[in-house]
Amino acid sequence: MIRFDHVHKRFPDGTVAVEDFSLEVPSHQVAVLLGSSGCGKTTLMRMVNRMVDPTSGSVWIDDDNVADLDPVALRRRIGYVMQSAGLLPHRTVADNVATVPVLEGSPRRAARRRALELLELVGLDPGIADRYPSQLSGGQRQRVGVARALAADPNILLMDEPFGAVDPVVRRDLQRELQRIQADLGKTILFVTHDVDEAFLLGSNVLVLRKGAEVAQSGEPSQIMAHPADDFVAEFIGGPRRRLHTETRDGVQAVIDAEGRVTGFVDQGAG
Ligand SMILES: Nc1ncnc2c1ncn2[C@@H]1O[C@H](COP(=O)(O)OP(=O)(O)OP(=O)(O)O)[C@@H](O)[C@H]1O
Repeated sequence: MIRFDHVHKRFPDGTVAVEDFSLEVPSHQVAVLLGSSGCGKTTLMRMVNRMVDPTSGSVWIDDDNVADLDPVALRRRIGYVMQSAGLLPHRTVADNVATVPVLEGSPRRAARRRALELLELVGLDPGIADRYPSQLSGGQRQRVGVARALAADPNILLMDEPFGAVDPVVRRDLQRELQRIQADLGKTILFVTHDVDEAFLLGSNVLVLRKGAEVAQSGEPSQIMAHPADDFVAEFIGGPRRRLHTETRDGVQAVIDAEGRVTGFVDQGAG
């Protein structure tokens, strides 16, 4: 469980990135922070692993206030996937994936074996293990980024626009892969995106944010689509333009666009 309790963040230059934000992400669920650039999504996410400390308020992981935890140890137990994948360029794929387990004292041979398993889990051919990041496609790099985030078997995954830099087709593949992995592993995931379809596809709980991380609306995707709280939300999710709605198809709730195409499925929650 991740809990934000009335967090506020003012940076030293006076910028207030987060006014007053509270949220509980239950274990094994995916919460998505959805909002346009600069609304404070990344700042919120970084409070969880103490890359940013709130000016006031607190962030909790289960019964621990993260302010009481050592930041380095905390970061090792939380998976973090960034938009750029953030791989070390002079290390092979396998070494990138195995970084944290090796730092944690795992013998190299075991760490490599685990890295190969993780490459398979994220849909990569383990044959690329000895390549360098520059020898991969953007989509492959993002998959390696996900594998690396999973390497220490964290309960929590922070994903900051992880699929933002790849083309739409690869992005769909990566989203599906994440859904499959999540169905298997049931991590507690905080996911940041400005892509409405991605948010509705992946989130059990979606928070539409305005500037200052003010929550314009939160809830299940189907609720937000069916009943946008106000004009801001309606415009942001493009409801009127795309006329997104939900329908039950083959027993699952699907997101349908104006042309009747299925653009995604409403996550039923991993339980
Ligand atoms: N270190 C910092 N010092 C000063 N202001 C900052 C700092 N980091 C972020 N900000 C400001 O805080 C606000 C929120 O930034 P944040 O990166 O959290 O937004 P975001 O919603 O993640 O945006 P994006 O999608 O563009 O990454 C912005 O106005 C940003 O300029």
